[in-house]
Amino acid sequence: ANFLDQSDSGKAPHDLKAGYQGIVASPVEEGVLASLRRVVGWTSDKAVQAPLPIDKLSCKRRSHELGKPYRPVVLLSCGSFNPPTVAHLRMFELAADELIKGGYDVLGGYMSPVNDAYSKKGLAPAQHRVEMCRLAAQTSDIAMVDSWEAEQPTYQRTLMVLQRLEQALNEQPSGRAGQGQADSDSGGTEQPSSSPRIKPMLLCGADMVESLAVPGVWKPEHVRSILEDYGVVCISREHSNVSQLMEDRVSPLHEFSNGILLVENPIINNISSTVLRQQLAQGRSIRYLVPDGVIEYIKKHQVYD
Ligand SMILES: Nc1ncnc2c1ncn2[C@@H]1O[C@H](COP(=O)(O)OP(=O)(O)OP(=O)(O)O)[C@@H](O)[C@H]1O
Ligand SMILES: NC(=O)c1ccc[n+]([C@@H]2O[C@H](COP(=O)(O)O)[C@@H](O)[C@H]2O)c1
Repeated sequence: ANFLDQSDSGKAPHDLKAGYQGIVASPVEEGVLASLRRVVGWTSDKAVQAPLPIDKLSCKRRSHELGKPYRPVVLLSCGSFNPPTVAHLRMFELAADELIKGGYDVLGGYMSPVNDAYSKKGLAPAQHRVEMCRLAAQTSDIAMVDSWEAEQPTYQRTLMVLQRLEQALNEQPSGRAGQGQADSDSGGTEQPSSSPRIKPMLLCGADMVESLAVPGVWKPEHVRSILEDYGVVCISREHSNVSQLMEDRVSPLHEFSNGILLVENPIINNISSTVLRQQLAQGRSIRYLVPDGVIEYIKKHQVYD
């Protein structure tokens, strides 16, 4: 079965925001509400704590859908965001539409700018990229910024970022990522004291999904965990063909293809941060390709001068 078919347990909160306003919630609803009220970082000796913004997290499920399995997800987009573009923001819209169609409730999403230690050529300092993402996210109803990855003293692999987010949203990671049980394990039996796990899913462009199959770029056990324990929402991109890789029996994406949700972007675009930086270097306009607030920030702080 495709991961869209997996049935999670639990009943839906009517509206998490309503919950905050004091409407009486069932024990299951209370569990989700309690998870979201906690703004926590991952407690580890080495980790720098970074509060997780939760202001946009909300349950959009309507009362007529109650009774169906409740599958709350949060999207995580990892990348350079150098600078963030409207294409990055569109990914959240496209993914949310597709997941909602598949019966998921998309509570919200996060952009996680990569740590400076990633040392990609031309990478602006994380402090600027985090700030630019915050300005870009102001234009989104879904996206927020998780600065945990950027604030760590060392580079963090994407699986760690997913695990940390899961930890911050729930009590402990599920599946092979932690000691808890996978969210599909309770077979639909309602357990009054437990709440549905909020599942982070990795939101990527097709080029990033293709890189999962490139030997040496990702640890094989990380690819497995990302696809099996979390799942990837893949937005189509020019020059990428993920479905071909999923069909190719020798590709690692074949074995775990159930963990990939392909989303066709009907308005395909070739916006990339690299091309926008090139435009800036030539003194050209990037207006309408990047939110205005980000353009002002770039000018004010001479980020790419
Ligand atoms: N136009 C686009 N269509 C689909 N996915 C995109 C698009 N632009 C970026 N992405 C995706 O957004 C995520 C973060 O992108 P990131 O900032 O690292 O890359 P990028 O825009 O390709 O930047 P760069 O050009 O600097 O490599 C990645 O998963 C990438 O595939
Ligand atoms: N092994 C890994 O976890 C791994 C490998 C390659 C890229 N990534 C992530 O992919 C994102 C995009 O990277 P690129 O900009 O290099 O395509 C970054 O957030 C980076 O951390 C992770």
